Amino acid sequence: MCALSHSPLIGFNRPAKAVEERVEAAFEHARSFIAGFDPDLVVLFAPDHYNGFFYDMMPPFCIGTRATALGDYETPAGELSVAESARMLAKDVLAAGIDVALSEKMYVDHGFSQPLQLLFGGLDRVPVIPVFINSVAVPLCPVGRIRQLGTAIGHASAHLDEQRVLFLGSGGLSHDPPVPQLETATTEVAARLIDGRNPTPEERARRQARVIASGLDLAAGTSSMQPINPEWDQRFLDVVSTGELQLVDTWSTEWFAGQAGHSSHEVRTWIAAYAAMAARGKYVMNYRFYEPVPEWVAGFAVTTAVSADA
Ligand SMILES: O=C(O)/C=C/c1cccc(O)c1O
Ligand SMILES: [Fe+2]
Repeated sequence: MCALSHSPLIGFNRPAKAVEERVEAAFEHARSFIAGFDPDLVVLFAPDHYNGFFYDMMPPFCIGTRATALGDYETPAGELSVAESARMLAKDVLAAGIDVALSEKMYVDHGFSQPLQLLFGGLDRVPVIPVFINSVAVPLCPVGRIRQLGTAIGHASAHLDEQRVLFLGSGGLSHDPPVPQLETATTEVAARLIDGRNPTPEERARRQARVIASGLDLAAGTSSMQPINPEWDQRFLDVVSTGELQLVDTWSTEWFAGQAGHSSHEVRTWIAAYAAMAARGKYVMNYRFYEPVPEWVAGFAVTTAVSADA
């Protein structure tokens, strides 16, 4: 498996050259690790940021049987190559008692498209089962439920025809980008959180400019956003590295936001991916990269793991 952060600010805000080189080396490790595994299926766990999922119908998690990337922040737009087996996986996960939503017309944003572009060179280069995990629109389900979702998906993946399944998590770690909260939003912003599909190019440009500026402010030390929390990030990486995933069951939604920013819930995608991996047997994390990158508003991590008996 591979789990990595995403940030739509990559390519827009430039951290120091040495930082960019270290992150690129981590991406290169992930690319060669994945190429060496040569997956015939990728189960991609990722969030959305009020681009594909809104409060008019906000599931805790959703498996896409068809999915289209919207192309925000100049990420690729277009159809993902969703595997036929997505439907079979959803059926098994439901039978396991996890009430996952299903979408035959799922829209996804940079959370999904950036890892596909960075690791595979495009949206349609590998068969994928996209699994949306709500990581922004509170109230969120208990994080232990996400571990159960990942476990069910891991077990179900063993019954698919595909033999080399890569679990891929996208998001985190600690970060608090200016993503609005419904509880504190103005009427106009709340309307966008409820059903803000198809923003005008001007609306999307304004949002993009605001987030780009927030990264520059964070890097300059002039931001009011919650700072990146490297200590919290390293402790999280320790938990997924040791495989003691049941520890997450005691973590409350409020604890995440207080410690590591509202968008730190994106690590739910990591928890699901690692739980899926653990469901297939003991694993060993064989690569761990971490670097706080304020310009990108992210405690930025890249990890890979293999079966212990690989
Ligand atoms: O939704 C946005 O416009 C920005 C999202 C963002 C910014 C920084 C780090 C991330 O993980 C994001 O998703
Ligand atoms: Fe994100």
